[in-house]
Amino acid sequence: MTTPAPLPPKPPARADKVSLWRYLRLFRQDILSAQPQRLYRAWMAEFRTPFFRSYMCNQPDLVDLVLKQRPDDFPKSDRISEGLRPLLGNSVFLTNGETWKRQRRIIDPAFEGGRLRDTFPAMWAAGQAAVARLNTAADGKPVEIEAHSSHAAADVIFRTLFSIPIEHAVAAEVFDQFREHQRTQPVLNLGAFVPLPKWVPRFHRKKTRETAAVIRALITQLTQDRMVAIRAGEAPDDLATKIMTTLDPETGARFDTEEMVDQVAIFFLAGHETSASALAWALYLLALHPDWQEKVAAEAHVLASPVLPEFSVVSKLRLTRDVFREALRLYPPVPMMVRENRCPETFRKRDVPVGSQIVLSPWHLHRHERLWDDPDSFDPARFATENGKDCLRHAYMPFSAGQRVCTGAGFAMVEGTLLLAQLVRAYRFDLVDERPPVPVAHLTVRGKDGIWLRLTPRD
Ligand code: HEM
Repeated sequence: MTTPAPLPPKPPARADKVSLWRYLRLFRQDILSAQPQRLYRAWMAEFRTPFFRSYMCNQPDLVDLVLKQRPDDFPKSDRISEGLRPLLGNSVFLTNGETWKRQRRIIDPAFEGGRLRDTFPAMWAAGQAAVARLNTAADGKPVEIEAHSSHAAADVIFRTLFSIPIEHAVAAEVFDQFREHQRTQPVLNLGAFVPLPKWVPRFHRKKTRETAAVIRALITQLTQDRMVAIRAGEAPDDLATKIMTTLDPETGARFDTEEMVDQVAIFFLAGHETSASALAWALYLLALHPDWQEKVAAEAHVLASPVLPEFSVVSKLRLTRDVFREALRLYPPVPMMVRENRCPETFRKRDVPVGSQIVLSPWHLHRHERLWDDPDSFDPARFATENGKDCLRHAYMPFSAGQRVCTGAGFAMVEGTLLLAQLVRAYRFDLVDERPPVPVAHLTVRGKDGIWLRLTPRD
């Protein structure tokens, strides 16, 4: 008899009924384990408090309504900016309405399919650098892999955006300061999920504002230098140059330095934490399923050429892509998103008053027991089944959906697939049995005490 494959770790659920204060306390620790088990089966859940009402929507057509059919009626809540504004200013992640639309018109062309091909050499170089960095750690002793995936993802962002590696003095300083910033801000989106009245003390800290100022000063330096290079006709053809030279097709205006700094900050924050989390979980899942790891290693032989491969090589990494997709399903880096309704709504025969919190949860949707076959198990082959294909269309949104879909979705899929293949081609990844990861969500879904693996060279 064969033993069933182990299920990947899932956070414990809280008791069904708890007081508001207990909920807030649990929420501060981790938004995943603060939720009850029933949300994995519910189509909608209402949460009433004296201060606000929130509605988690898991029913695919409700999610569709909010994100795709009438997104302008469900803007991002201003409360999201509670903790983010000092760092992100007026970035595309926080804005709404006409400002947001103008920003997307300038940013989106830089991430279109054709441009992805241009960023490929920089991604490849970042992957090779990650393989080289891990060499000293590949001695069979436990390694905390999130720290490495974070380093690699930050390297990808700096190389593709500004054509500089993470070793560059300013890039390295931004990376360090970001880590410090996140340490001072334990629950980034608390304000967005739990809109407390004004008299409740906020969790803002002086240190958060200070690190945000340092990061913005560093990014301003990079942006100003680039502006000078663009004027001199000496700028490299990377994402920063593309974005800074794109005119809004409707107004003819460009980003000024300050608005560009806001966008660079969000590219770094949204593009590095998320990709790092997904890559670390994908490596963990492959350690848990050595059969899949061997398949990925075999597929990665297409990367064997000593010279830089063509961009088209990514399309040959289909199985690796499905592994990465499955990692994004089980551990969506952005586990929940919040919107606010502008108009009175009726959801599932219940009145939803104006200004309620509409919570969309990739975490619950991706593990929904009434939608997915065997939702908690790791099975990249599911995407070839009828259920998998159907759920990909209606119950899978690691990058959100609709007009506010992640700008970097295509970029992140290429990056994740490529780096996963490069790493697994070079090393074997094994579990550290004594240190199984416990998923928790702060800014992104991470291992509570990191994600520990043992690495050994394959050759
Ligand atoms: C695996 C990697 C990634 C995941 C899972 C991810 C996920 C998401 C999600 C769920 C959102 C929507 C958030 C919301 O509406 O509240 C988002 C927005 C965004 N992401 Fe990503 N992201 C990833 C990588 C990237 C990368 C690499 C970049 C850029 C280089 C990026 C840039 C952005 C930006 C600018 C937004 C704001 C879009 C808007 O509001 O119009 N992301 N991302």
